[in-house]
Amino acid sequence: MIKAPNIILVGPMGAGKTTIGRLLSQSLGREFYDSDRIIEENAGADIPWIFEKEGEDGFRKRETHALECMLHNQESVVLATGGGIVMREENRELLIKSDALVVYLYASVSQQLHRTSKSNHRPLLQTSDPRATLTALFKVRDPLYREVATLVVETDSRHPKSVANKALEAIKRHLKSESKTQNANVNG
Ligand SMILES: Nc1ncnc2c1ncn2[C@@H]1O[C@H](COP(=O)(O)OP(=O)(O)OP(=O)(O)O)[C@@H](O)[C@H]1O
Ligand SMILES: O=C(O)C1=C[C@@H](O)[C@@H](O)[C@H](O)C1
Ligand SMILES: [Mg+2]
Repeated sequence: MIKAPNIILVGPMGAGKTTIGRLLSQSLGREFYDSDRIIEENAGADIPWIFEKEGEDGFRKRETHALECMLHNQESVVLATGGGIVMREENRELLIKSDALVVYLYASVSQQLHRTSKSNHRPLLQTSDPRATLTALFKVRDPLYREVATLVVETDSRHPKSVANKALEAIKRHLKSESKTQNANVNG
């Protein structure tokens, strides 16, 4: 039997990857994973601790390992990634070469700022000017999210449930059009 593709969510901090990923997994009846949680479980420590002791580079190595493990998983899952997963070329290649359906959850910098302001668990945002940090990260990362994405879903001014429904519709449409193309190829 052909395995349904993994669904992998990418996008900036505060785009809602964890929130929307969980909702999508419930709708699809699939297991939900979050690379940030996998990294924390494997390390037995939280992300701020990993950044402090191993630096961002140490964290990124752990992130690549978590992504590789998830892509080798036998079951079809929904995976929320960390906002910086696209920073390593190795990760981008893994995402592009996999048969996963990669969804870029787009959020404006203002929304990212608003949604991340209640938590101090993101080491990269512990700066004097988080808006400037998010703006600089977005400039570098937005083209990289687009490079790996199969679909882009806008999340501004939308309730999480509405974003999840919109993503689900886009995923179903994409899978339907892909299966039509495959049938056309098989039938000549
Ligand atoms: N569409 C939305 N509308 C309003 N609030 C949202 C929406 N999506 C997520 N949120 C809220 O924004 C916050 C951040 O969301 P979440 O943790 O899912 O982001 P993330 O993309 O996983 O970030 P990170 O890259 O840091 O893991 C949460 O408090 C969540 O409830
Ligand atoms: O955008 C980023 O680089 C990060 C996002 C979070 O999900 C975590 O992966 C970590 O805080 C780094
Ligand atoms: Mg998250």
